[in-house]
Amino acid sequence: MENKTVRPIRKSEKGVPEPTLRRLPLYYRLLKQLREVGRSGVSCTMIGTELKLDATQVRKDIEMTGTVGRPKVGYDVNELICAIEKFLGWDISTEAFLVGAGSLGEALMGYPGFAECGLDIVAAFDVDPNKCHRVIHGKHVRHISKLPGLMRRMRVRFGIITVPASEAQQAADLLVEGGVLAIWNFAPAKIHVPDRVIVTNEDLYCSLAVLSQKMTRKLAESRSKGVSKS
Ligand SMILES: NC(=O)c1ccc[n+]([C@@H]2O[C@H](COP(=O)([O-])OP(=O)(O)OC[C@H]3O[C@@H](n4cnc5c(N)ncnc54)[C@H](O)[C@@H]3O)[C@@H](O)[C@H]2O)c1
Repeated sequence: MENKTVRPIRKSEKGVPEPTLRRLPLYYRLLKQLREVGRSGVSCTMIGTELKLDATQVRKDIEMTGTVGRPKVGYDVNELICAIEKFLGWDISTEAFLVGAGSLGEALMGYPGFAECGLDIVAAFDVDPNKCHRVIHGKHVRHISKLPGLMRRMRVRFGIITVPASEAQQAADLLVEGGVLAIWNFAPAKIHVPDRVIVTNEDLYCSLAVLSQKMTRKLAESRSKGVSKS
């Protein structure tokens, strides 16, 4: 893996629908599982069946990566894994700074799965003097005041926010001062950044809302079936 902190922007990524970008990691994970069990080829139908997705949608998503399957043969598993890695920029290492070395921050720092996606959290920052100067999962925790200068010096362009919601804007401002290009925000707060900065908000409430609503509907359905039977 090449060690660069800034991903090159690929022309083909422009205008890729977000749902496609969200499905590609699902294909990637499945393909890796298939490779582990020794499978060398795969079709859209098989991927679609495994992931409960429409095969045509799968083909369209995969086409976005520039990979075209062979009729009646499908795709070479290894080639498709490489194509998805390259398309998502996971084939190169991206260094990241994390702000807020609390429960979630520590968990993210210790998560080995990020290496697979090329994400490398190289340092964390916190305001708590008891946390500063500690080493967590091999990463140094520094005082937040050091962030902008160090970020510029190390040319780190990716920031992760895991501070309380009330502190999220301050964390974002310091990342912007350090020249951040992309922020992964786990705090349930809207942050305001210049247009050049990309932000993804990871909001558990939204996923939970989808799950709870589906569960409520299912329960209502089974209740009404029970009523109509009796
Ligand atoms: N813990 C979870 O499972 C979880 C899940 C989803 C989202 N979140 C969100 O992630 C954020 C962190 O949650 P947590 O449970 O890790 O909280 P936490 O209290 O354990 O950790 C927050 C850390 O941020 C530090 N901090 C506070 N203000 C700061 C500032 N201005 N600059 C730098 N560091 C600062 C604190 O000292 C602390 O170490 C919250 O916004 C929470 O809503 C948490």
